[in-house]
Amino acid sequence: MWQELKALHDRTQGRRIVGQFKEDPERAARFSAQTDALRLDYSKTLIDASIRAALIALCDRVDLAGRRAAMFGGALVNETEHRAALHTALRNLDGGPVLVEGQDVMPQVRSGLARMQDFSRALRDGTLSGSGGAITDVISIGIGGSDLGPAMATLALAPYHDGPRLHYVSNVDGAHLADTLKGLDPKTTWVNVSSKTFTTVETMTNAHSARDWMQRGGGDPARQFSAISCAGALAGAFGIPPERVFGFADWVGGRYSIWGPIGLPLMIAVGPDTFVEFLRGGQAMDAHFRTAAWGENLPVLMALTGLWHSRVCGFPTRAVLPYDQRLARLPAYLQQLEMESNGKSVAMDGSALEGRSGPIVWGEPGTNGQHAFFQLLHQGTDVVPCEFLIAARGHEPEMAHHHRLLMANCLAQSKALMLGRSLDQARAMMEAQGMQGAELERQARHRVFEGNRPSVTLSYPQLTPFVLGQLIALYEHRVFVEGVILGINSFDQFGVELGKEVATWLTPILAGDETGEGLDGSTLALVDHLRQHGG
Ligand SMILES: O=P(O)(O)OC[C@H]1O[C@](O)(CO)[C@@H](O)[C@@H]1O
Repeated sequence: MWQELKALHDRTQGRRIVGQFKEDPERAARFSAQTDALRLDYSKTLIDASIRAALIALCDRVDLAGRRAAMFGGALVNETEHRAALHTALRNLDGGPVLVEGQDVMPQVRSGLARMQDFSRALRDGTLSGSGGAITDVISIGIGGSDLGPAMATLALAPYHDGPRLHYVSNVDGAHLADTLKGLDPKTTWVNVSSKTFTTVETMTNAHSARDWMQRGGGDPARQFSAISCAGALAGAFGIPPERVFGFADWVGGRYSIWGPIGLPLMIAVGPDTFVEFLRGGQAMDAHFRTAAWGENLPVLMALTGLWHSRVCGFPTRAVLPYDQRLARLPAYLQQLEMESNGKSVAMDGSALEGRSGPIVWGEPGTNGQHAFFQLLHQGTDVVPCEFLIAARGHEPEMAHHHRLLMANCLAQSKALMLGRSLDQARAMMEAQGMQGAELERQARHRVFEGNRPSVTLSYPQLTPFVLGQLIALYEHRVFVEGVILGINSFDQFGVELGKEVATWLTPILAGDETGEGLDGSTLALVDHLRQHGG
């Protein structure tokens, strides 16, 4: 299936991205696509019309249309766990019924959303209060998919906050909770525990410690706690009554769960109406993904460009570079979405995956990254395809000049990565500075930029709730398309289990309750060292 693309790749040897713009003045338009809110430019890559056609042919080879219909239609596409993957139903605001094993799930989705709206209104208007009066702060405890989405989106939508202050605690490192609690009043703080299973050790440890803190400080955990979980009975056993437990079905995967109850902390921060705008953005992207031709379809084009770079060109990583400070947590969010979904070496049918799985995703907001790792992006020996994100305007009209600088830097980086600087140009620069001979040659070589480094750019008018919804749904569908083409089940995550099991049996050894008999030498020595220096 990849032979033709490998052959096309061989034919790109020696070709320059920048040269393609000279050959085809319409290239930027021909190699971009858009929705009503997002524009994707993938023209700064070596993808040409025949490569694109071969990539698009992959979609039909793997029956992407059939798989897409199966996912939206509630089929058990998560075959290893025998579950549907129906996060799209959570944003199906104006759509028809969605059947899972013959049952329409939409009434349940609608009543779940209505409960979230009622609850968040009550918390925001003071109907629900703490022992010390109206709630000023909400701590949401969760980890992975029960944290990254809402934490990322809460930061992204900061200009829309008009509710209590939101704080997220995820790490089992007591420092995370301790630093968050500093300065908070236990009598006016609400604690929400988000855990699909209600057994995740990090979340439960933090939840118990937060409850102790509240009790010690005169707060009332019996009225100031809520839970978001599929395991209502466990939340009840923790002491949270059913009217404050928000459940959801097992067809919502953790990393796809921001659209439903797991998004409740975001709804508390920005209000139910703004949250619905966010859902509408996701819904608009679903409609685009379902109807746009492959060559105009943003999630498909993002997936195909990604597969071209990772699977065909062999670039092992991809940098996500939001030139948008409020998307600072997007790379971390995408690390879970993409790497937990597609970081696998076994295909859906149990056979060994041929070739590379999904790439390593990393990144930081611009312009900060420029002053850190962009050196490697421009001159390192590994090529790292870059994904730039930029808004046409910020939320601070009085600082429009900041935004112009931000945009200039974003566009400058993708252009510089593509253009590079030749040895002759570097020599001329050194000569102009009065340098000569061997020293000129040596200095010039350090200033050469190979260029021809690919990037794509996503641009949008402004980071609004609707745009954010489109963006997140775009990435979800991109992961789905990549997974289908690679033959991976993007909806399970068995790779996280082994480490958890080992941690469970190391904990009593570190506490001194069990001996380390049978441990490997390295782990045993580390245990000894930590115990020797521990309290
Ligand atoms: O919501 P839970 O059950 O606490 O799980 C949290 C996270 O842990 C994981 O299972 C990975 O460790 C994720 O898939 C999930 O989002």
